[in-house]
Amino acid sequence: MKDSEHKPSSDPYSRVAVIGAGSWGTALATVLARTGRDVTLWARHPELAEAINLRGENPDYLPGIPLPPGIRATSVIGEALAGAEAVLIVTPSSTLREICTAMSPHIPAGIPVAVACKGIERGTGLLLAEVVAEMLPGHPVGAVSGPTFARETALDHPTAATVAFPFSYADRLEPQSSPAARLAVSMSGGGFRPYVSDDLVGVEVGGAVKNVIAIACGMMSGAGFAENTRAALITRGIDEMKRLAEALGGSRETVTGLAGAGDLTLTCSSTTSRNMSLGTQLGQGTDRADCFDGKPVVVEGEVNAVSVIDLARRIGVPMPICETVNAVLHEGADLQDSFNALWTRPIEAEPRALDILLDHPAPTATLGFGETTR
Ligand SMILES: NC(=O)C1=CN([C@@H]2O[C@H](COP(=O)(O)OP(=O)(O)OC[C@H]3O[C@@H](n4cnc5c(N)ncnc54)[C@H](OP(=O)(O)O)[C@@H]3O)[C@@H](O)[C@H]2O)C=CC1
Ligand SMILES: O=C(CO)COP(=O)(O)O
Repeated sequence: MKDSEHKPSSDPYSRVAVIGAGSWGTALATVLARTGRDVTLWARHPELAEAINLRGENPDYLPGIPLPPGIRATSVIGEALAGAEAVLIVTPSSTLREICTAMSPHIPAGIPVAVACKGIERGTGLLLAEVVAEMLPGHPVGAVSGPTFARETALDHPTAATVAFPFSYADRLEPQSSPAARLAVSMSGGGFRPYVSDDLVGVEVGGAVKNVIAIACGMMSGAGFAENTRAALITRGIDEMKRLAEALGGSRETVTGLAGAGDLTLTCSSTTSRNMSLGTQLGQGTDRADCFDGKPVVVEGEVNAVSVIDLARRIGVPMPICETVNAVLHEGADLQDSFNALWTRPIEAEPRALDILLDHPAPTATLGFGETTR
């Protein structure tokens, strides 16, 4: 046999299953199909799968955006996974275990699985890829994450994201054949530009924490504050991400990349973000039940404020902005009192790594909530 016959493949995956036909699952299916992949898209309800196949668009989640040929929707998970060479899971983070259980009897052995949802599992404190690795042993597990609003991605606006898998010894010898590189190549085309990373922890921490910080930005914006406040929250939010990533074995550099600072900037800058938007409505004084006109909307930062804070407390990582958001959302704390307390903490050094706490009485200023600040 010739040497070349032993070489692991570096070809793009020809057939990919996307599990979850919400806006982001549909957008990712669009990216993959546009670049020539055969895509099966799993929708929970048969009516939606039928509508997608019949109309060539997802009328519930991305109405008005024609889907490229090459996408076939199904509500039968075994059908979606049959023959798949790679799988993307794109359901809300809270449903991940349940989805893995449903996938387990049907997923071909050794097939790489990437999570494209963002969060940390409540209760266990596991990163989502760790949940998948536990539920689907024997599969390479990674993540796709970055600053990627679904609608813009589906419309092929220039968009960049990170594809992260831990690199095995074999992957280091043949990086082109690693699951990260093959999936990146499989998604690359049109306006979609993937980058490859082996720091899965850094990538996942960025995606989980940025949603919580975006709620903080929204709260302050809704309460009448403007650009200075947002820039401060984004910057200090990056610091919180760095500390958590590093404590979990990830790299601080990853946090300054697309899946950290990039996604945080996007999410904190636009009311297209559901997280920012929830914060804004709460900052304006809307009751939680009346936000989004009372409609159920996936707001990962709301669910994940609890899991981020549980994990951070357990491993001793200070995350004061996330603590504030969690206190307001889940512990009945008053929004204005909580942000006053956040802003008047004792003065610290920047960067926090210096661990200097000035021996100076905490400032006593009261933030001007309700005043016209724009
Ligand atoms: N939208 C975006 O721009 C981006 C989203 N993400 C992430 O993608 C993930 C999915 O979000 P997104 O697509 O936006 O959500 P959407 O609100 O667009 O859609 C929600 C999806 O979740 C499904 N769903 C709800 N409950 C369950 C359940 N119990 N079991 C299985 N499926 C369920 C819905 O199915 P059904 O229709 O049957 O209710 C639907 O497919 C989130 O983690 C989000 O943070 C990441 C990057 C960008
Ligand atoms: O993750 C996202 C963009 O990268 C989507 O953000 P929202 O869930 O806040 O809408």
